[in-house]
Amino acid sequence: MNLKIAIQKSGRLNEGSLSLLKECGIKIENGKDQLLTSSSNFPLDVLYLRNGDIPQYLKDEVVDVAIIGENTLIEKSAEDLSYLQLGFSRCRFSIAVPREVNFTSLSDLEGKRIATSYPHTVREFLKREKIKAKIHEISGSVEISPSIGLADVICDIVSTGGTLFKNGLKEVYSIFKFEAVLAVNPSLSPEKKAILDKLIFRIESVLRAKNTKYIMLNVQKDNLEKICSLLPGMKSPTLIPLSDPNWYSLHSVILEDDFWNIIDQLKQQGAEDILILPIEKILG
Ligand SMILES: Nc1ncnc2c1ncn2[C@@H]1O[C@H](COP(=O)(O)OP(=O)(O)OP(=O)(O)O)[C@@H](O)[C@H]1O
Ligand SMILES: O=P(O)(O)OC[C@H]1O[C@H](OP(=O)(O)OP(=O)(O)O)[C@H](O)[C@@H]1O
Ligand SMILES: [Mg+2]
Repeated sequence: MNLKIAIQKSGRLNEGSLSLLKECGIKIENGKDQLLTSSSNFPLDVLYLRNGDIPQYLKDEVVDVAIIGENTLIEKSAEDLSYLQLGFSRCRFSIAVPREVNFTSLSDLEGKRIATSYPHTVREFLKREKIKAKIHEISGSVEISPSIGLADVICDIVSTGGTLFKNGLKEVYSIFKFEAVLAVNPSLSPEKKAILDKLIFRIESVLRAKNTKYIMLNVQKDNLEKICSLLPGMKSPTLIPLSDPNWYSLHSVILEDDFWNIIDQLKQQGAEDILILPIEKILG
């Protein structure tokens, strides 16, 4: 028996989804126009679908898991499904107005026409904020709607802000932050649950490694203690004596963000020849 995973057929999530599965060591033939394939080395069937259809397939148990944007789950009222954040396709769901418009607070939305591809999400937001506005649903190119007189305001996905800028708009309020997630159908058989656990173990190993670096540096005996306290590692740092009895090579792992915070302290405390290397997987 295979676990059925839905991924986007084409579009912004397709590449990230396929490369995550590849990094998990799962081989998939991605024949063009072949909408259902099986992995040759993992019990997984891959269904290539349109994003908007995936939440319903999850609810109907046609697929067991899916790689999808949180925004689509919320829009299709499927946010109750449990999910694991995957760390790619990060974006905001934001309100934007023409650059020359003075927008000071959410109450400025009162009575306005809002263009969006996410009408349910916007409606829920307006309800929560007790704002009355008219929602105009369009399926794409939302940023064009103010300039053609279709709407006063838009509500859409923003990442770099480039599309807003090119269309004379400015982001004035961010409602949500979203990213790609692995959404899971809650009623899996024990056999499928066992496959899912293996898949999640692999995904978590890949994600943990992405944010973590392997650090190697040389340090003199007298400075060892201070350097070790800066680099506690997974258990404790590895120490390898160099042929010069006064020197050691210290190896450890470190979160990339932490590294940039402590680099100056490492140098001050006498760390030399610092090497930072990528880690492919961290098996928990
Ligand atoms: N500019 C962006 N930056 C980062 N992530 C984005 C961006 N735009 C969209 N996304 C994320 O990628 C997902 C897929 O977007 P895409 O535009 O490829 O497909 P779609 O139009 O939502 O769906 P369909 O598969 O039905 O065509 C979105 O649901 C969102 O989670
Ligand atoms: O802030 P940016 O980096 O410019 O990205 C934002 C744009 O990306 C998405 O559209 P997409 O390109 O996916 O087009 P679509 O409307 O055809 O889905 C989104 O709907 C915005 O238009
Ligand atoms: Mg899009």
